[in-house]
Amino acid sequence: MSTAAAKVRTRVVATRQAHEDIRRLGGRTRDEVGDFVHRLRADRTNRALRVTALRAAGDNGHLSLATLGEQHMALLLETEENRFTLLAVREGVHAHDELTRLTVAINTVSGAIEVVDQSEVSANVVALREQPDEAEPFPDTSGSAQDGPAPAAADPEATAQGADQRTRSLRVPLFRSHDDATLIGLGVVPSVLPALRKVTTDTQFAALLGHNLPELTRDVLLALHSGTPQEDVRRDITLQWKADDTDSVDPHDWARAARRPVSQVSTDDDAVLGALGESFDAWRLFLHPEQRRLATTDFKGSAKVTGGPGTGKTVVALHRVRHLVEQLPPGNSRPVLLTTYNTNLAEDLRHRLRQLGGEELLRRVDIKSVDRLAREVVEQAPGADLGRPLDDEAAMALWHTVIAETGIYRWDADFLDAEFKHVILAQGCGTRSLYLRVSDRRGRPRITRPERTQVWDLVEAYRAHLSASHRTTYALIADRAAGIEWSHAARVEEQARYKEERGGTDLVHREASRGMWLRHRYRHVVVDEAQDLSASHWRMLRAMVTKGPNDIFLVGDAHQRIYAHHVVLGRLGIETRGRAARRLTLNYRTTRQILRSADGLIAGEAFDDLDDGTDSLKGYRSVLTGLAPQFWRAPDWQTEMRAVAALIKERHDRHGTPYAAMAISVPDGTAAVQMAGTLAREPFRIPSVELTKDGVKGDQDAVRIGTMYRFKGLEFQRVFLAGVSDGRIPHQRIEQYRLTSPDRHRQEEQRARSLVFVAATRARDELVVTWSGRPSRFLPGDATRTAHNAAELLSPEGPPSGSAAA
Ligand SMILES: Nc1ncnc2c1ncn2[C@@H]1O[C@H](COP(=O)(O)OP(=O)(O)OP(=O)(O)O)[C@@H](O)[C@H]1O
Repeated sequence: MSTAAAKVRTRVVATRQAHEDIRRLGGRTRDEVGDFVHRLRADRTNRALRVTALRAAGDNGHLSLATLGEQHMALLLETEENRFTLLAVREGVHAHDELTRLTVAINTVSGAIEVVDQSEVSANVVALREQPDEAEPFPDTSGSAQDGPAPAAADPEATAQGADQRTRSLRVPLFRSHDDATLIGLGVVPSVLPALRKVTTDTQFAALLGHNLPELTRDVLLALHSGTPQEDVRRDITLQWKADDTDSVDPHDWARAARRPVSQVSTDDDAVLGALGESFDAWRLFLHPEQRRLATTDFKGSAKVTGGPGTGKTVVALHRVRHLVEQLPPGNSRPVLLTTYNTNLAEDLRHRLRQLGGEELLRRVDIKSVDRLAREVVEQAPGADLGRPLDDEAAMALWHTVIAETGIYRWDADFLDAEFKHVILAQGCGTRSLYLRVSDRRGRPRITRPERTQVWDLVEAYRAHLSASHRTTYALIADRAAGIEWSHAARVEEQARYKEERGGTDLVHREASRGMWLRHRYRHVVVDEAQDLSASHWRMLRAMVTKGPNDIFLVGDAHQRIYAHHVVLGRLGIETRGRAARRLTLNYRTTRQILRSADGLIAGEAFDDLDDGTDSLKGYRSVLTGLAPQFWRAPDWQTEMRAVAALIKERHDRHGTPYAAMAISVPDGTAAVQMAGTLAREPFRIPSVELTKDGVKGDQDAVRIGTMYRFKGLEFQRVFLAGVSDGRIPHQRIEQYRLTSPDRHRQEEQRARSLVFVAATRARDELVVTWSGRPSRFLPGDATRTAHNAAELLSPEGPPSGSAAA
């Protein structure tokens, strides 16, 4: 450091738009920006940095241009105390001109610093002015879900009508009913308005959104375009973005704007370098204001975050963990538990938490699946004699044995297993008489008292088999763990009372005599995929943490429930009322087109909010746009599998998609083996790996294949849902209940729909749905009409036009 100025710590942060620039430019951009940021922080007076002043910004800021390496330039804002904000990055010979003409302003709603290239945006929109909409990227919600490849044979009359409508729409600005003041008041950046006023077609609107616009502008415009009333947009979007630190944003105070979380994103500028250095995931730095609030708010007790797929619930949970750890006194223990449904997801959480806060953060957090946690609790208990747990298949086989031995054929294994888990264990029915009296059968079909007597006999036989063979099940382990933790919690509370009464005398002695520390296991518990935890899991978690501020923070989505555990958290001692129960609605993963098809899968079903209330996907939206899902029909399963292989090979060879970024869901284990075989054979020779409960072994570049259950919580660039045929999805066995047990039929149907919904919403860029024979009745009505013929894919001429990936 050569001067006094250089001794003041230089802070460099980047806006979301600058990050998006870097992501879009790809290649060497990241390295050049990273190198520049590094050198700027080390010594801002270094002349080799090639920073030139551009103009003043408001009362207390300066804009400069910086040359980065050989090919890039950046626009920088400098404010007091040596703080630099990276606003935009451009590449190539026009970089200087492009950056100089950017409009830079403080958004008067959010207080964020935003940039727009007015002339580029206008030029692109005007260029499309006289062209009619061909792709219809924003069909109305009642229309076809298909806006990708056109169906093979179009109806000439319909086409003529469509063209006519489109020609008419050319002359009418899409946003004519919203005046400038209203749009600005809702948060739209003013500099985009001249271009917006020229938008008369959906294609132009899509082109406008193709620019790296500020997130708030994009969100407001999409909502208005889809017909959301202004008041709803104001309430659901604008208010969420309102600057926290003031009632009215001063558009000249650039120093303050640069300090706001919405502008500078992370409070730690190392994070900027970290993000540039490693994988480039925006979620580590940029939280939506609502996500940020949830991650950092102090709650009086527990808090619950619900929201559709891809709304960043896991991201919030991870940031929450970091926030909780930051509040801890120094130490070496792990007082924060981060838990989820299975090992695979727990590993994913560990990986993402490491990305967020490195090993230092991981050191204070216990990360494991609920079943592993339950097992450890039981194993550590004095006199534990656990028995080896049966896997799900073996547990089911045991029910078959019990049915055959008792000769009671009235109930099938699925029913008995569910009754045992979701009623008997969930309600803590230790005796026949308790079971006979249970009134809360949420999510379960009704059965009479004599029928329950019969079920109880079967359950007793099942348990007898388990103990005779010294085996157990995961559900029983969780139940036992909950019991152990409850008695432990009772002792902790008893001690606390004693301490209060006696003022602490004799306490050390009492603790020592019990041979254990009398305190709760954790200070904070954070739960992901909450919708699939059982009542026993919740009882265990409730007892593991001291009741009080920020004790349990859970995120989940009943629309994605696939294990049929319907719990009412309030009745399990986890109260999340008022502001402690929040919903996220903005999807960051899936394009609008895919989302719309996926939503159709569960439309009309009723869902709970993990409590006594109901939940819906109201307001659920995505700011990403792309191709509509593709549908492929095949005459038989063999052709279907080969068609999937051909599509995957094409995506890999022509579009450069790594195999590991693609996943195929299949209806069952047998289909998984068959699919892997087809992929491996000539002419495809595609590597694949099975998605198991524990994830995939190794990190080889191989296509992931698994049943829909295995897709939970994950995401892939391209998802192929194979075998979506009548009788396979939903499985035809549920038809037997249609007349005999309508309740059960409805529940099985809902679960099957949720399963497809989960699998479909794992797709980031592309969703391909295939079937053989008749399509599943879950698919939209027009799937058959718009489907491509899979057999054509395998013809020597190659795939028909329109099958190409994005
Ligand atoms: N604020 C954000 N900015 C950018 N990307 C985000 C943001 N929040 C979430 N994402 C991205 O959105 C995707 C979905 O996030 P996440 O997995 O947290 O969602 P989720 O609600 O837990 O999803 P699901 O319920 O479907 O498992 C991820 O790719 C994540 O990186």
